[in-house]
Amino acid sequence: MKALVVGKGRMGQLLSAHADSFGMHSLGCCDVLDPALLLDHKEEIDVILDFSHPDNLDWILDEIEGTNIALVEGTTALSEAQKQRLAQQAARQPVFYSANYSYGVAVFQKLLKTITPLLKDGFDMELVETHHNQKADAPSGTALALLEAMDPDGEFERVYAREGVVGKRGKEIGVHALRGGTIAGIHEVDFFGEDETIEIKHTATSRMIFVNGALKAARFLTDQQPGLYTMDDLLR
Ligand SMILES: NC(=O)C1=CN([C@@H]2O[C@H](COP(=O)(O)OP(=O)(O)OC[C@H]3O[C@@H](n4cnc5c(N)ncnc54)[C@H](OP(=O)(O)O)[C@@H]3O)[C@@H](O)[C@H]2O)C=CC1
Ligand SMILES: O=C(O)C1=N[C@H](C(=O)O)C[C@H](O)C1
Repeated sequence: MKALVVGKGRMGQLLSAHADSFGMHSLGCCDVLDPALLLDHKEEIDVILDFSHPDNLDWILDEIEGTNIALVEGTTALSEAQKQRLAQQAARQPVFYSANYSYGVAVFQKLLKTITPLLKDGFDMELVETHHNQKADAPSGTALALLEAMDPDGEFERVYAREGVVGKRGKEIGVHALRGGTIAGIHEVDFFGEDETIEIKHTATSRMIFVNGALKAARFLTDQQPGLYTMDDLLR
């Protein structure tokens, strides 16, 4: 099974280096500014893993149109139009999308879907995410996915950080992004009630949890029909 990685950064290099431990041969890393690997090897690529920048996605989707190449998409801060295009492409070839390929975060998301309906009326909800000082986007893609799990119908206003005389808390979910050092990713959701607090926190101590999850998703796609797959499909 031959894989091509889009993105030559922290994730791209790790994915390419560890592909063989999932029975894949990596052809290497490329991007829209250096497209030779994709253009030269299109006939032999089974799967593309994209962990780069939203500016690469339209190019990737144009190039895989009409081929049998599966796509594992991991880049965050995609536009709504790009997410729709991913879903459309999934009608023609297998596509996997997740803002976070860690198993623990997939379980965290499921847990929030279960407990938020029980807490949302009596508890104030706040979300804090922390990442390394090189991260380009805020809030993180994971934070946005956790918000979606907590409040799929947009019942609560999203309040991004607070400053000034903001007044009493309303029907809102506060969202806060901390940046510093080499933190691989921390996501915490707090439910503040009267005289009690529930805190749920996931800490990534290494990027390998994302790498292993994404490579597992790539291997999973090889046996799949066209469709849009998510981490729910990998939960045991
Ligand atoms: N789904 C998941 O589980 C995870 C997702 N991610 C996401 O993966 C993505 C990459 O993360 P990471 O590897 O840490 O980032 P890096 O900054 O290390 O790498 C980003 C890559 O994208 C390229 N790039 C940057 N800007 C552009 C642009 N405008 N057009 C084309 N290419 C560009 C960079 O090239 P150059 O260096 O030349 O600028 C580099 O190759 C992010 O969106 C991140 O949020 C990260 C971890 C886990
Ligand atoms: O950029 C990162 O580093 C990460 N990005 C993803 C996100 O935006 O949620 C996943 C993980 O938290 C690391």
